[in-house]
Amino acid sequence: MIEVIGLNKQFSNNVVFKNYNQVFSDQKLCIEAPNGHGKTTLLMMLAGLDKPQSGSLLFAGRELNEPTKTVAIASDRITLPDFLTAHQIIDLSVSAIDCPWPHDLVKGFSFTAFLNTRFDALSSGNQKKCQLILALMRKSPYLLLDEPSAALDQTSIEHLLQLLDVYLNDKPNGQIIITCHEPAVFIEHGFKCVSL
Ligand SMILES: Nc1ncnc2c1ncn2[C@@H]1O[C@H](COP(=O)(O)OP(=O)(O)OP(=O)(O)O)[C@@H](O)[C@H]1O
Repeated sequence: MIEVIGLNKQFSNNVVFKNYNQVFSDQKLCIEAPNGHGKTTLLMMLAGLDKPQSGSLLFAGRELNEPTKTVAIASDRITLPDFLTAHQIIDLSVSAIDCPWPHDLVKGFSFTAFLNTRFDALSSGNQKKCQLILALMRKSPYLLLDEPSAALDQTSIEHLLQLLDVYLNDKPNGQIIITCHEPAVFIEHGFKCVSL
């Protein structure tokens, strides 16, 4: 369970969260809100990649000292070293977190042919696949996916849904939180929608 308590976040004069409180208790959740309401910003803070001005973010009742060890995120907001190839970027992550090379994910997303393409030369759908591979390979108990189906082709969306169907099987206390403007397919796969 993730609890957000008294969250305040603003970018200069733009107040995005003002004393925001929320409990995310379902294991598979889809956060819905109009553009610009702070979905990505919230995911970035939950992943420890952005800081609130004040407030608490509790995972199973406690704050995380090192969120990147238990929370994996895929988001366009995260800037990758786009002068590297996808293969090189995946290599860097594999070394950093000491996990096996994600052969099955690469094959499952039909990404093999694009491994030697520089990230900045990948199509938006293939950039999204690379982000998803980088997040999914961590096998973290908390998985945050920011608009995971955006730009993906139908076959890849179906593959993603199959992966998410079983993702939590070995993570009884885990959670998957996504943001999505077209949640119908995720609802069919057990996601519960919650407004921001
Ligand atoms: N790094 C930043 N610097 C300044 N303002 C930012 C920054 N990141 C986000 N914002 C602002 O914070 C607000 C929330 O943005 P955010 O991207 O979190 O919304 P969102 O709900 O994810 O939107 P969308 O549905 O369009 O993806 C917006 O007003 C945005 O302009």
